[in-house]
Amino acid sequence: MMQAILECKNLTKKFGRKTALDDVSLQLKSGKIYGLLGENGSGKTTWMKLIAGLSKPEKGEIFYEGHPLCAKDKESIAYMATENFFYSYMKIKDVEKYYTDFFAGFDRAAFWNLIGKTGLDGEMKVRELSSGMNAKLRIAATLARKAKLTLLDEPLNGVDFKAREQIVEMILRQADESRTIVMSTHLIEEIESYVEEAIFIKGGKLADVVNLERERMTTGRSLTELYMQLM
Ligand SMILES: Nc1ncnc2c1ncn2[C@@H]1O[C@H](COP(=O)(O)OP(=O)(O)OP(=O)(O)O)[C@@H](O)[C@H]1O
Repeated sequence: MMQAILECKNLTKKFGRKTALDDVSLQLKSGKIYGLLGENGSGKTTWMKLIAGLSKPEKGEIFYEGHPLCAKDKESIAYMATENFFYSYMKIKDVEKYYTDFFAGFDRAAFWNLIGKTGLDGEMKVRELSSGMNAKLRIAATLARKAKLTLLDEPLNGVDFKAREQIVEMILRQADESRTIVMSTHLIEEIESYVEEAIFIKGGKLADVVNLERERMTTGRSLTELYMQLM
């Protein structure tokens, strides 16, 4: 049996009277690519932020590599937020320096290699980037952390078709048996060919976790069909 890199048990997160995440329990296996799927407001970002240690649950537990999630684990868990998180006055080369200083194990060569593939260059300023260009920068910076667990919140959002292909290529090139990737997206059809497991969240509750290869072999259902049934 493959080792779980992460397990969450009965995770519940509330914002005032709103229960954003309701008793969610699941395991992530090492080396897999997961799609985190659900309608707007279903709790995907809330779940990612809990796993990244950026917010605390009202109830439940998170285990990372078998121990309760602690501050040190942030070194090997990379979270990419859906919106720009760089200072607008920074140049791309400043982003690299900031990440190098901030994250032990940040792979500068990998960063510049990824940036090179996107058509961006070190002298460009964050404020001058389009939203798609900013997405590429966020992906390059996040993937170059070489984290064991990478959480990408809507990495394909607002990005044109060719750039989405580039981003997916970057993600797949980084994926291996020692790295687990979770990405949320609404582009269900597009991720079908490379996502291995799909986590479905509906109204803050876990609806299902499905191994897509097994699903295709046993029921013949595509990811889109599954989504339509479960959501
Ligand atoms: N800081 C907050 N304060 C109050 N409510 C919040 C906050 N963050 C999220 N929520 C609520 O929690 C629920 C889950 O939100 P979340 O952002 O996790 O959804 P999501 O699945 O990521 O949505 P989307 O696909 O639109 O990005 C929503 O009802 C949202 O309104």
